[in-house]
Amino acid sequence: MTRPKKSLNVESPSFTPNFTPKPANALPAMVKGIALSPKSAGAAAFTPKGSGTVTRAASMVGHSKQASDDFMPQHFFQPQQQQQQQQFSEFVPGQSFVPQQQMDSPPQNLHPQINPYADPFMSPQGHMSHHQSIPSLDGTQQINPYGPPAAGVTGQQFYQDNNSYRHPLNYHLYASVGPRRENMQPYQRASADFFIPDNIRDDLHKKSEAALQVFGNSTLPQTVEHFHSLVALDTNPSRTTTTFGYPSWIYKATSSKDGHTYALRRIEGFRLTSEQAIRSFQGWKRITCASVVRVHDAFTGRWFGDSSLIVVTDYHPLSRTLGEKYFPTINNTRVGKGASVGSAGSGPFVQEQDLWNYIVQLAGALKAIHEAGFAAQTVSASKVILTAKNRLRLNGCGVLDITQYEHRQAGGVGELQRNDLLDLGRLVLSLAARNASAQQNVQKSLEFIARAYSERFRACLVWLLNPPANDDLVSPTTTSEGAATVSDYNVGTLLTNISDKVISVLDSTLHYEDEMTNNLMRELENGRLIRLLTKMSVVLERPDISLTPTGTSTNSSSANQPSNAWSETGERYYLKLFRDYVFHQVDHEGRPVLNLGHIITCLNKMDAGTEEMVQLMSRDEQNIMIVSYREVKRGFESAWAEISKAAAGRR
Ligand SMILES: Nc1ncnc2c1ncn2[C@@H]1O[C@H](COP(=O)(O)OP(=O)(O)OP(=O)(O)O)[C@@H](O)[C@H]1O
Repeated sequence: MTRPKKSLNVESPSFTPNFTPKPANALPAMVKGIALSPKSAGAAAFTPKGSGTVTRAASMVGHSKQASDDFMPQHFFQPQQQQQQQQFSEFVPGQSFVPQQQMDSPPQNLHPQINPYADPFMSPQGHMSHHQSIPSLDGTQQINPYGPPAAGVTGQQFYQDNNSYRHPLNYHLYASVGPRRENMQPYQRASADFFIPDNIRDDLHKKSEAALQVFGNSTLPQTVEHFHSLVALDTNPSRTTTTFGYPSWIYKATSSKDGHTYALRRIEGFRLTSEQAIRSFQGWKRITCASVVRVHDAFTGRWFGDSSLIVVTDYHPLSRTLGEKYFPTINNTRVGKGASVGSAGSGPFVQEQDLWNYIVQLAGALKAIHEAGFAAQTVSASKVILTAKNRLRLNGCGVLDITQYEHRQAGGVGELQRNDLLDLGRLVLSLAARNASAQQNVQKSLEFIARAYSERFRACLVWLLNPPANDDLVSPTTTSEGAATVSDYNVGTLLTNISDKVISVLDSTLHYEDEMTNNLMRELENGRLIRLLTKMSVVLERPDISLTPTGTSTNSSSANQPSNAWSETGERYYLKLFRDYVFHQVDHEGRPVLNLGHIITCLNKMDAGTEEMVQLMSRDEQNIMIVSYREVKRGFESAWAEISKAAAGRR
């Protein structure tokens, strides 16, 4: 096989880049016989062995030099190494570098409109045809890794049963487990500090996995209207008819209209008698309160073999009802609405602060609903879901407005709205008394909670649990036992009287938002670093891009050969050494040094282009270069710009 003539080899005339430093000692064999000391002539040739490996001098073939201790990180130099260095004249910027003003001027051989930050992956030519094969080194065609799987090839060598293999989400692999170093200085960072906290990442992974979960052999209908991939969310398989007067089921489903996941609540056996019922329901769609599960649509049909009402709402993965959280061992469907099970004090203790938080959130939900002219009617432990820690949402809204439409027309909404407040009082009472049936003996339950909670809290519950029977006026914050007037017994009065609690909930929400923004900032930095790493990977040791601007390869067989620019004589050699310095450091015994702090610091300095100098050494320890991060950055950018230019030339 005839080797193609390279654009730059030892036979080539001297080449002086006008924008990157050209170290005399570091590029010893640019021109045959020039700048090659007798010692370095006998040096081991630099032979890259793929990415990510530190090649020991001893393992190279045909070396005249004895095995050395590999290249050392800067701070690991020992006196004997320093002695060895002194035999070589160090490469010092300013002596052999091209003049500063020349370095500062942009590379003249680059196309002026090339944007080094442009995204070449988005270019039409950047997308290789799926059916295209890549010529391999030996000239034969090899499999395109991005193409469709070829029959009998892809995957089978990795997994015995390729069809049944399922990729689990390996979120556990990211967890940084303790013990952590206690004796760190304030300026020191652990690896976990560079990423969002493990618990948040773990939580988000689990939620996205839950949202994507499907069951292949489900007996549920394939589609319901334009929804498909139904998954049952009910944790209780019994056909209870508690909340809505009909058995109700809830499913996760994907909309074929927008691809989003929704929760479908099915009211089994419901027959729609009045179109008006569905029409009046439309007002629920306009309620966009953060504490109400948003309602999207309602329709009836026979997809399940019976006549069912389907109400479409937002889906909140891995949510739990308050009943499931606080009264898990009992059938909690009527907790807060006349449950008859559970014993006093059997549930977990809930902090008063958390209970105020719940009251504020649910009062906010009721305010939005009441102002829209509706009543929630679902303030019970089975219809309030926790979508995150202490984050409540009122669920099941609007269903009773359809199923009990005629009945509702007779009575006014005001009565139902007052019932919402009473239900709120019952729900909070059951949580505070740690007893699902606390409302059956309100007096005793209030005495019980007076021991653990403040008088203010108890008085608020008293006010909620005493809806007005006449015009006796009692303020919700007064400590006397009694009821408010009809005009005062509303959610507005409640919120006014607990405004200090509303403010403290707002304050903690703002703190939480700050924390989340802070977490996002960490990922922002990681996003920048991954872009930098991507650029480096695209650039480093790339096969020769001998493309003319018109898009025709000058020599197709050279396409997979490493460019001469990366050889010891090439103008990009120091970029490769920089990669070794950042990622492939070894200690004095040749063991890899894994120091994330070093890697991130170097990448940040390179990204910022600081003037700080860095000492790079070839793997055979024959060449040492001292360059600044600024020069390294410029070298990478010009290499990137060249590749961008070649990619743009294919358009
Ligand atoms: N919008 C939703 N998104 C995600 N999960 C939900 C949603 N609504 C309810 N769930 C979950 O579905 C399960 C059943 O909810 P549901 O409202 O049917 O309660 P239930 O206890 O079965 O009450 P009922 O007997 O009245 O049906 C609960 O675990 C709840 O967290």
